[in-house]
Amino acid sequence: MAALTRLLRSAVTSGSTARISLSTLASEPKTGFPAGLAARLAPSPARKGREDRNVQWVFLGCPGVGKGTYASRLSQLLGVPHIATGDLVREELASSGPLSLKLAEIVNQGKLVSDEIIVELLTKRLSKGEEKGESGFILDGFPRTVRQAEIIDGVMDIDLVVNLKLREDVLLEKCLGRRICNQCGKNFNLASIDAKGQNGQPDMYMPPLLPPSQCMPKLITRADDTEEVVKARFRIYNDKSLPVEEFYRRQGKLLEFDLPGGIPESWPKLLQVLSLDEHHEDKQLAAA
Ligand SMILES: Nc1ncnc2c1ncn2[C@@H]1O[C@H](COP(=O)(O)OP(=O)(O)O)[C@@H](O)[C@H]1O
Repeated sequence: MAALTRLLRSAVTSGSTARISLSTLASEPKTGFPAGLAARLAPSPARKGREDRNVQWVFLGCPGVGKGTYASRLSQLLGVPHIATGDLVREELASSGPLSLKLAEIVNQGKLVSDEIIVELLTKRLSKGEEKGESGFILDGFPRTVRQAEIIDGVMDIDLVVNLKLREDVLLEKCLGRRICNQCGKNFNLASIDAKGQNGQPDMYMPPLLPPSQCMPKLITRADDTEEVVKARFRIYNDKSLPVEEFYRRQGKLLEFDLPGGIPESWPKLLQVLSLDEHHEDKQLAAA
């Protein structure tokens, strides 16, 4: 992974057009790569054969679909890091300084952070992992633009892209029900979803994911989980991130997964479509 992080870093830092400045914080429509990004993207020596490394997967899906939940469960099962670019952005936000203030403005309006900033944050995270001997990853919330997909396509092999899908009315309820414990940092969901089936689809029931009693008084809501901002994020997803689905569909890497309900129903089905159900049973037996 060393060569990979070097290449990603050179992709974002070379050339004045790609250098990070406050003016490049927000994502702007771009045509093609800036010269600094494109020029360095030669095939990477980090493209190890699939058998020499752990899985390199991507999770796509609208805000609130559960990318974090399922990516994190799979990362534990497969022994690979779960890297969520939203978490990396929030860590940066929690630090003080002009960058964090500007980032807060972008994130709180539901807009995307610029590709340069996101690739830089991801590169830093991959370098840290590399120092600790990490191999493989499950990326959550990246890539979110075709340009981001093209950047990683130039330097690393993505084996599989899991596209999680849910009805938009359910997604909205889930986003509005999200809570984080400001002490332990875990995510919960207070929404109790009982949605009538549409277009021949069955009814959908999702129980809330309630916190333990000690977390209850410490729950906070993300500033970007208000109805207005969530709807803006859905529009941005449809505009910027749906084309990413198409990018991977054309490469034959996209696995579409319609969530049938809450975690108890969806998790075993997801393991089944990923052919991981036996792996899961083996781990449970080993743990018994
Ligand atoms: N790959 C990315 N590209 C641009 N901005 C990103 C990316 N990942 C995260 N962000 C920023 O962080 C915010 C939170 O991301 P995330 O936690 O993944 O939220 P969501 O619940 O919308 O999937 C996004 O709205 C966006 O501002």
